[in-house]
Amino acid sequence: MILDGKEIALRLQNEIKTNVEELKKRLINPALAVIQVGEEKASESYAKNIRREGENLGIYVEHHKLASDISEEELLYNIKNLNLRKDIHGILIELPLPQQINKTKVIETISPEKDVDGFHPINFGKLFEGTTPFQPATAQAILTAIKSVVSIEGKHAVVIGRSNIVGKPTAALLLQENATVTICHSKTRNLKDITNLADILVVSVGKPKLIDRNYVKPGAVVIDAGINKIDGKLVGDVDFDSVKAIASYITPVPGGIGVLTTLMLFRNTVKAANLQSKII
Ligand SMILES: Nc1nc(=O)c2c([nH]1)NC[C@@H]1CN(c3ccc(C(=O)N[C@@H](CCC(=O)O)C(=O)O)cc3)C=[N+]21
Repeated sequence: MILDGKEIALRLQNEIKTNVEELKKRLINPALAVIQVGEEKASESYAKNIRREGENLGIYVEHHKLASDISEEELLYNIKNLNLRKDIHGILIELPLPQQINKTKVIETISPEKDVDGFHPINFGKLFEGTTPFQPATAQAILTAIKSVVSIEGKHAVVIGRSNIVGKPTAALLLQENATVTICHSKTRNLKDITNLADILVVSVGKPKLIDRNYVKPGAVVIDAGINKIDGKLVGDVDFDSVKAIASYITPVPGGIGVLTTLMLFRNTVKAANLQSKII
């Protein structure tokens, strides 16, 4: 069966809209700044969806689109400026960043209170501790999609991809939900043997059609978190038609994890606005 992100999205949109109304009654306008450097495809897609969804939810989105040859110094200056602004509650820096920029330094410059991606080392550490206020959006989206169809406790979850954006945080959340977690990556041997043990298979590597039915145990839940563009069309990492026949559930691209990711980002933004407006 197809695990439709748009259905879960409706519930989340209502929940967020209620929280936004409550904030606005207290004269707080929740606001997110998105910094995009260059025009990488997946980042472009995310920025587009963030702007559209921000309008729908009544959350202010300030899109800073910067040239790919920007200096590190200038980028850091922009971030520090956003850190100081009381009217901005969340800051998202689209990754990847160009060569000349030190990604670690950039992420460490974001104020942890505004780090709605949850990538600052303080929040990333707390993620593994189970205490972060900002769980990374894609990982939250993946967990929510899985929980909408199966229970996680005791299941074998295999995550393909070990990025800081998706693979690692997703593995952390699955572990927290008492799954047995295996993380696979480009150096993994006998990938197929491992993925065939998975009750839950999460794929996030950026390779179209990497996973076909030969990698999937019959009845498994397959989550495709890949965002690739082929001939101007958005596709995931899973060969959808091949896997659909054997999986119990599979998320489509587009219309799956991406849709939910954007909403989780706004949920974190609302949370940031609430935390920043607390007086005691
Ligand atoms: N700091 C950072 N955090 C991220 O989470 C992050 C990032 N950088 N860089 C780029 C990737 C990519 N990503 C997407 C999320 C949602 C959609 C999305 O909403 N996609 C829609 C379709 C949009 C369309 O049609 O263009 C869908 O899948 O249905 C796309 C891409 C988050 N990323």
